[in-house]
Amino acid sequence: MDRIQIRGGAQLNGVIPISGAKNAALPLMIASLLTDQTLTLENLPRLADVNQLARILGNHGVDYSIDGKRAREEAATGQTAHLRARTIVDTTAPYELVSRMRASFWVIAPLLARVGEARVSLPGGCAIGTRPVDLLLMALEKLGATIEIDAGYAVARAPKGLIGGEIDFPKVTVGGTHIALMAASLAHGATRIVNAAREPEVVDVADCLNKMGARIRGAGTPIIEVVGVPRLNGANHRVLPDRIEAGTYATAVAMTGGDVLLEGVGEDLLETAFDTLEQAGATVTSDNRGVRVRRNGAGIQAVDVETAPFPGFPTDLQAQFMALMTRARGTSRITETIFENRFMHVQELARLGARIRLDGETAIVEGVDRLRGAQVMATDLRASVSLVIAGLAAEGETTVNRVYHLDRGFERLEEKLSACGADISRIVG
Ligand SMILES: CC(=O)N[C@H]1[C@@H](OP(=O)(O)OP(=O)(O)OC[C@H]2O[C@@H](n3ccc(=O)[nH]c3=O)[C@H](O)[C@@H]2O)O[C@H](CO)[C@@H](O)[C@@H]1O
Ligand SMILES: C=C(OP(=O)(O)O)C(=O)O
Repeated sequence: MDRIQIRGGAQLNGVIPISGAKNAALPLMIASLLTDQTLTLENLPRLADVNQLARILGNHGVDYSIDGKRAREEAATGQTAHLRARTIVDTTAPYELVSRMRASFWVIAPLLARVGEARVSLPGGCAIGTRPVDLLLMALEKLGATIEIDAGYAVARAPKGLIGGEIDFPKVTVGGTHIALMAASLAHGATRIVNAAREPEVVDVADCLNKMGARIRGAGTPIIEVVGVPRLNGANHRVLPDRIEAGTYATAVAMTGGDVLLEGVGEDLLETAFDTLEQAGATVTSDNRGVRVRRNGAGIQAVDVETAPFPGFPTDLQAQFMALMTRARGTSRITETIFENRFMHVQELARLGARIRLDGETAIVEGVDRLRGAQVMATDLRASVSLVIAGLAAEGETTVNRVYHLDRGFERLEEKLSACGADISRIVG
């Protein structure tokens, strides 16, 4: 298993190109199941999750091909993939595939909408919480599907097609909003999605569906209206930049000090997180090339944060921000309101000398003068990268084990950081 080795202490200076967003790429790829024509996705990140989803979609009948590009060109522009599901050859998404990646459960919506049935393994819990799918199934039922749970599978049927309706989510759910959009796009009649997720990735999916011929209005607001159409076409769509990747590197710069341009991302994608980093002592400015993050001289200030759906502080940056707060002057309170168990990084940060106490859904982080390198490992994606951020500021050597979590969501992480001066490398093994 690969490991990442870091020798802490270097500042970060330079340019980091921001890749396409994992959390937009995955639902966009799944949307290819809605049409028998080709969906072309540009700026697709090169990630383990993207490869795994391509395999899952292949099982349903999607032909998946990637344009050959030179490595340098691909690093700058991402991959271009063509996805075509001429026919759906299998409506079952088996346990072995779905259990490895939660978002693959979302295939249930386009399969149901296009061919009237789907049998998809329940994804189960994961390291950050139980993550039920009750609201996703509720949304499909509101559009006329019947759902039963059989031997660990959600079996959804709508033999006469889905029918538009009102889906009122009692809680904001990103996945629920994605699948409601996909299902409603091919339903008979109009659908209103109330308390919809407003995440930029939802807007990106809605934009792509509209290019495919869907009639969606209001994405990015709490109420989305969809008028169903009989069929969707192919389209060409560029995946939006990864705001979580950008926020992660911004936090790393706040941690080490230095001056980095996050190329290709806009401040609007991440206002709350950038504001929070400014309160912590970083300077954030933007121009037409991207967002520039600097911290010179001044120490890190303690700031309290509470995660919330967009436009609030993202749960996917909570671990990284906690790593930053381990070196702050004073005590910060970090409250996780989205996932009940997203504190797996706490005990690992402690190995590096962090002082963190848990009180229910709040972590109380008492800043320390120094962290010291150690062997660490994490059980989820963002927790792993929080350990990289801590390692960049720790004295001596830090080894992050179980790098496959990082490879799910960060493209060429060690290359991007070492190009800015970090002493970081991958040990393949
Ligand atoms: C691939 C992808 O885009 N993943 C993101 C997506 O996950 P995902 O779409 O799985 O997260 P949701 O927004 O659905 O989850 C939000 C909350 O709703 C709960 N819930 C959700 C569905 C349901 O049927 N019942 C239910 O109770 C969840 O347990 C959680 O407490 O949004 C999360 C919240 O921003 C991010 O952390 C993930 O990175
Ligand atoms: C939790 C995440 O992803 P997923 O929903 O795919 O597990 C994430 O991207 O931080």
